[in-house]
Amino acid sequence: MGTGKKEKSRIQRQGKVTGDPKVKGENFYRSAKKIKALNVLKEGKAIRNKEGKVVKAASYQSRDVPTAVIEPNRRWFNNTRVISQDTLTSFREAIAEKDKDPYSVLLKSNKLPMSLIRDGPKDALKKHQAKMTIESEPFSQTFGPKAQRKRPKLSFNTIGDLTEHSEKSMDSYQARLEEIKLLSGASGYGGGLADDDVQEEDFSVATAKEAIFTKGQSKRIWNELYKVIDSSDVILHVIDARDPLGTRCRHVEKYLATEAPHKHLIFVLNKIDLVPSKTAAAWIRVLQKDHPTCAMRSSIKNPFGRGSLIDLLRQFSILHKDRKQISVGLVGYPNVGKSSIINALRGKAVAKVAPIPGETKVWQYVTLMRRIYLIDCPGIVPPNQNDTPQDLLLRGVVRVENVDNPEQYIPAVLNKVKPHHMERTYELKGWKDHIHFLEMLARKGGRLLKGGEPDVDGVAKMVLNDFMRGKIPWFTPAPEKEEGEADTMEGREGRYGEMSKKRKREEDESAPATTATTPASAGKDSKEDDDLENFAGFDSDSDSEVEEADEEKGDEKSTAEDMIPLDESSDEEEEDEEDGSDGEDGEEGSDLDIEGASELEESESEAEAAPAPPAKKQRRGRK
Ligand SMILES: Nc1nc2c(ncn2[C@@H]2O[C@H](COP(=O)(O)OP(=O)(O)OP(=O)(O)O)[C@@H](O)[C@H]2O)c(=O)[nH]1
Repeated sequence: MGTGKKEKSRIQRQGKVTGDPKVKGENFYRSAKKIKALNVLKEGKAIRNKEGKVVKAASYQSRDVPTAVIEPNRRWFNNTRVISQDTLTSFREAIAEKDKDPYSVLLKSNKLPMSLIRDGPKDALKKHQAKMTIESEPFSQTFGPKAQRKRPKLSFNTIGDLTEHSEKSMDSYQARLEEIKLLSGASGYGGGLADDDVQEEDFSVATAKEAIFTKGQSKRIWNELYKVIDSSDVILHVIDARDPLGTRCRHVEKYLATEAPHKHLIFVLNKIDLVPSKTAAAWIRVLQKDHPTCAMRSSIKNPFGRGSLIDLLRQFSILHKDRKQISVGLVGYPNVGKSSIINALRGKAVAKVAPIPGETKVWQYVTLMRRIYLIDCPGIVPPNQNDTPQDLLLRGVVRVENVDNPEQYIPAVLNKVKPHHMERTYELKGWKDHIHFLEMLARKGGRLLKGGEPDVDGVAKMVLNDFMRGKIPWFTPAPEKEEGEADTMEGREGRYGEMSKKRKREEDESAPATTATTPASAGKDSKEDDDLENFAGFDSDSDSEVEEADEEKGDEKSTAEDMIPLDESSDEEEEDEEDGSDGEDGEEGSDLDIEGASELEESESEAEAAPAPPAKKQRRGRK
């Protein structure tokens, strides 16, 4: 409150204020800064002597730390844990075991001391040693003017040791290459490659490949893959049952293990109708050591493994209850049947399917049910120096019509396919070599060029197409069974890849009374192991059905319209979908307890009988 002119004009304006002039709600206390300034004034100045030197500093100038005692509090020690070495070891082993088991999921792993398993004691020691090396040789001693460079630590003391080591590593590299070749079926049925051939291949230097053999390796395709991986919670890695090792992308597996270990990877062994049950079972056994494996036959009308896969995805969606929805990405080599699996799961043609590789160009979203979205990815081919054009072609990565001199790949086809299957498919006999075979086939089919010359190129392309599309029976035999392994797909309580009950029954009826009913033993009375004639799936019906699906692609104009953006799925539809497959039993556990839920196969048959999801308003897919 003042006096003067200003106050008068204020009183005129606001009227006379009586009592406390402080306005409510306004901060009229002194600030800390102001208090400090006032204290400086209040506590006086420094005392100086005659010369003007400070004899006693003012309190605000003092540098003495005031004596204070911090009150001890037992909460300081609350987070400390003491654990004995034995307990730590057993804890580490228990978690490592769980972590390794592909059929169990570690929830909230970021709350567990995962570094205890990931960096084992040996890694920790190595890290420590590396650190110590730097510490024991500081920069100044190593590079500075006073450098006392220590002798480098070499694993070899003499040049002889180095030579011996490089020879040894070359030997082991060759052995590994040979093993891979054998496993990927290069030895084939037609007598296998001659030893010289194998040797030649091993020592061959990688040459530049034709442009068409780099399909699926472009930056654009890999960007699509990483987009799919980034957006997915569950990755379905689709593998062709005829060549599981060839179509397995270890690069993707490694990437997921290192960069995104929280994403769930599942193998889907597709096209099992094209291999004998025994072989499919054996491959499932091999694959499920690393990740959960499902077997599929992707057909819209008569799928196999659909119910199991849907149930598995439901379990994952329950596992991630906190999310609004989970996305499931399908990745794998071109033409392995990713889009066909989406169609089989949806029960109608929503994604474009074609018997040629590279049909899917960009990633696309499809709604499976309200809480589960599927993402189709273009086929990818991990670049590998050891993959020859022939390997890539036979894996179905390349469009046959673009291949030059297709007849050069026919020996490899004849090598992979049993001669009697070739004879039976083309009703031909007694060819001397691949050119003779092609000429005989051209003459038989009347495929002649001008002047009556057989159209070897055209026929070779036809044979290659037949090989890839499953008209010629072939498959890669599974590695030998290890001792103590179950002989059936029921290795894990018959969960994944188990034969449908209907098919089992059919086999039971057709088999002699003594024949076991399991898929693997279904072929036990056969004379030759892994013979295609002994499996139920390879019949003309199954082929024609898949072809029918191929033919349907002509009617699939609605493909793009069937892609639904994330926020467009209606609740109504979801309810219908949920009712559609009756797999509720397996959903109770919060984690993926594969061993405990034996209802998958039952729910599969129920899911098979379920009506296809109703048509709904569809929009252009998210790209
Ligand atoms: N016999 C058989 N054929 C199948 C199966 N699944 C897919 N196919 C056929 O395999 C071919 C390729 O199928 P797609 O679904 O187009 O394969 P994709 O992996 O999406 O191929 P890209 O578009 O190149 O990535 C088609 O001719 C399908 O009919 C199956 O389970 N059994």
